[in-house]
Amino acid sequence: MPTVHRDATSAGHHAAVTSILPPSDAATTAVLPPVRFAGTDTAPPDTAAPVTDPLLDRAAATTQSTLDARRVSAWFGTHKVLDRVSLTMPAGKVTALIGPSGCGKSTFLRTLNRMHELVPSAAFAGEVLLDGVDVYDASRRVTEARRHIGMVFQKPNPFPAMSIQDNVVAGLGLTGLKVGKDERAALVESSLTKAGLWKEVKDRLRAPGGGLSGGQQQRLCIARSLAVRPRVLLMDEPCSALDPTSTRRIEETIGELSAEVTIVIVTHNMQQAARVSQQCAFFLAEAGTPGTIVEHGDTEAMFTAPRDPRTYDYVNGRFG
Ligand SMILES: Nc1ncnc2c1ncn2[C@@H]1O[C@H](COP(=O)(O)OP(=O)(O)OP(=O)(O)O)[C@@H](O)[C@H]1O
Repeated sequence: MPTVHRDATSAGHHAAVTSILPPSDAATTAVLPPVRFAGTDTAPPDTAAPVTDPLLDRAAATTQSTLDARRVSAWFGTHKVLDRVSLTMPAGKVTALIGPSGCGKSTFLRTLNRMHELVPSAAFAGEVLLDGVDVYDASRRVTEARRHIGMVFQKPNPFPAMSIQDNVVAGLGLTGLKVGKDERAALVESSLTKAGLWKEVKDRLRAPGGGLSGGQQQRLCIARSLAVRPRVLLMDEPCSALDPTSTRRIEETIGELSAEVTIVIVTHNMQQAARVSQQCAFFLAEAGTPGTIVEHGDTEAMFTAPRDPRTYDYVNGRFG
């Protein structure tokens, strides 16, 4: 059963104390006994009647959101892979997460919208604030987090037999959003336009999504994420399975989207990080220790004048 661990400052939000602390935790962080992931037992079931969602109110009032990770630790079983990582991902900016393989970038990304807890052995400690609201708060539903904080994966994953237009709106049902027929057509068009795919597919919206090229499929997945109107878009190496032309197209799309959606992208490609991001965070897990952020800040400064010699070595391709 996945567990959430809380430090003393945040434990007050949570109720049930149920399971066992990973052994490594006691030595490395000051924590209270753990509670389960809020979505599994203390939050209202996702099928229940709608509850007030403060994030929705904020969504109406603003077009940009700030995501604030505070002292995030993560485990798989007893293996601690992140240790008290804090990072503010500001509204309207693209934040790139860089670092060698295995340092915890993807895990960190997946803690931000509670995807981490899908792994049965996973555990978590810390807070993730979306415009000041903790997505792990016991009163919040897990689907809220995933609706407001969308995700695009390494490998494009459209439903191959489903039409392009149905792929775009496939997330609506899962998040409980309902739209009428006219609104649905407008949403398909606007989402595909934002994802930079509309012109290429507008005459074949009923064709299967699986018939598109890899790069088009990835933009279809971006359109699917955008259709639920997320505040933040997480992208886990979204171009690693794509050719250079498709990669450039996705990078252009990221640039266009960043005006309205806060973007966090994991990338191994330093040129890509330099091209698409305004802020960068360098993760490292040295000698079997859990991943931490060595340095973060303005992307240009990180690449031209890093403060830490390890950052210098990494961005200059000397390791990783
Ligand atoms: N589902 C899982 N079960 C157990 N351990 C996992 C799981 N996913 C990741 N890990 C471990 O967590 C650590 C961090 O992995 P993670 O994928 O977050 O790193 P990363 O920096 O994103 O790596 P990469 O750049 O290679 O994708 C690694 O030691 C990895 O083996």
